[in-house]
Amino acid sequence: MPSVPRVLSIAGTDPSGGAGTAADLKSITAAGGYGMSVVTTLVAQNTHGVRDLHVPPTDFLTQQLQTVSDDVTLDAVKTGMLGTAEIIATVGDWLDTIQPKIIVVDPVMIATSGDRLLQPEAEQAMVAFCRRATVVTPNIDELAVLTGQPCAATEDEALEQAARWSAETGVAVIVKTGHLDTLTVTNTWLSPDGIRIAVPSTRVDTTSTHGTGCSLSSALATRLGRGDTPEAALTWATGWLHEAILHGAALQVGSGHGPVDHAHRSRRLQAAGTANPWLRPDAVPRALETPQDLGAPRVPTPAAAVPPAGPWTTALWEAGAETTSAIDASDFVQALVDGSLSEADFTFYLAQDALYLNRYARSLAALAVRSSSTESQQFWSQASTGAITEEADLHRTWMATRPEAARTTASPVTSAYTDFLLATTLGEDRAVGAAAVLPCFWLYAQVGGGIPDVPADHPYAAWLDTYRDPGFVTAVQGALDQVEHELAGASPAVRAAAARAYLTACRHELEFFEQALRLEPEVAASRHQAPDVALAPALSTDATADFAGAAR
Ligand SMILES: Nc1ncnc2c1ncn2[C@@H]1O[C@H](COP(=O)(O)OP(=O)(O)OP(=O)(O)O)[C@@H](O)[C@H]1O
Ligand SMILES: Cc1ncc(CO)c(N)n1
Repeated sequence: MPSVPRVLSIAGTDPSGGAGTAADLKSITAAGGYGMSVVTTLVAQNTHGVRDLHVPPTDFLTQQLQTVSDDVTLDAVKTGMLGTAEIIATVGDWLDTIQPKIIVVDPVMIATSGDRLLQPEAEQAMVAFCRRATVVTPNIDELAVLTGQPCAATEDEALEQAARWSAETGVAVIVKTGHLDTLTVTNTWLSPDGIRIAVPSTRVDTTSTHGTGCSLSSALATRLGRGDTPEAALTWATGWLHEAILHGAALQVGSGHGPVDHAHRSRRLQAAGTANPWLRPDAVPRALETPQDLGAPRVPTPAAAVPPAGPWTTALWEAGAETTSAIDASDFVQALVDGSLSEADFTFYLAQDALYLNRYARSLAALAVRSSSTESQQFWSQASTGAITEEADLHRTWMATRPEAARTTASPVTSAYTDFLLATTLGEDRAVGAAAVLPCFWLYAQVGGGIPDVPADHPYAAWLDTYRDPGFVTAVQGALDQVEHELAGASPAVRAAAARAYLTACRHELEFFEQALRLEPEVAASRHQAPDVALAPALSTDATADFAGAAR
């Protein structure tokens, strides 16, 4: 287990839980830290704005700070709303005695709602206070106050302001473009020595942005406190916050600028880590006399991009609707289809998919070996060849320029899926094997056809085009014909086993897509380090060998 950094937030409160101390504690927890909280100001606020402020005596603030630091070693301190010049001086003096390794200062001045959280006469005190920081996280307006410049209208202007201030003060700055009207929101770490680390993320069209600044700086402080590099820390914090913003509206908290869902990532990971069986005991009866025996769909059935080939494949499509819809709704798939998926996540996915294709092609070859007609043998052998030639072409092209990412081994999710396919196609009745490989055809045509037109500048156009290609659609129809035929001729018990195999494979597909979003930070962080350092001792060259083998 990684060590848990002890992180103190010094900030104002938000009783509606989206910003201030509440956001800080939730963010520190989400980022893997132990959160502590010293309150500077009590704020009567909700998602609409601030109603009133109450500033407790400064003596009591000093007592809070000293009580914590007398007892606990602090790996990082994050400051938020300080409110008055007196509070700034008090916290400043305390920091000067404690000298924590990491100090992240969010120079809170004005809330998203437009309410003032720092007395105007305290602005210069805040500017001076920032010089103590390891890194400051101003928004565009706060950056202008900090640097004494007019508010930047573009990212370049903001970067220039920050670079000059950083060089002068020796303090790193995060330039956040959340407030600018840009399609991509970029957080850039600027070091005094001129190093820039830009971490882009896609803008979410939402009003749930209350407390985003507090959350980003707290998560950043936590990751730095745990020993992450600036790049790893900012990448983690930006990606985590993006997910929190994306799912904020679903919380239905308040009717103004709602909070982000700080816990979304941990809830998703918890759900992914469950040991619950994928299929309900009653999902498939013991025997299927007719397609109707699979039962009525439990959820609305999405329209199939490639229609079923007959009553059996229709029944399978309906039975798999829950998982097919979950794939459509998956953050990974949506980002892949709309092009906003990060290159690192796509590359991880594609490297795993290359390993997958190798074993999948062997499963298709197994079906060819076991087929009972020439036509069926031809179909499965051609499909097998297609998987390691045309389909894998895409992988070879993409991975050729990313050799360090290609040097990987199969993940647990990839292994579980390919082991299942090989075991089913080699060891079960042929109809069961055919049903098991069907989702790999059918669901890919579904995702590939996810948008009506692929824009020319779509970063993953080549991927989408592979699965929208008429040649691939013909292969999907072929697989559907095979499964329809196999099921029609199978015994009721074998049909039931085939339906279970199909539904299990659908779930493997969902897991396979989503696995990139489950990467442990250590792995995610290593993608940003020099490849020979991160990859040489720990990982084998299995995939490289596969790529070479597939190219022959
Ligand atoms: N609409 C959005 N879509 C995606 N990310 C966003 C969006 N709004 C904010 N963010 C993320 O949140 C971070 C902080 O946002 P912002 O720049 O608005 O900070 P702030 O003004 O200090 O926040 P606040 O005062 O609301 O706490 C951004 O750098 C970005 O990572
Ligand atoms: C207490 C507090 N700190 C920071 C912000 C900025 O969002 C807020 N709204 N409230």
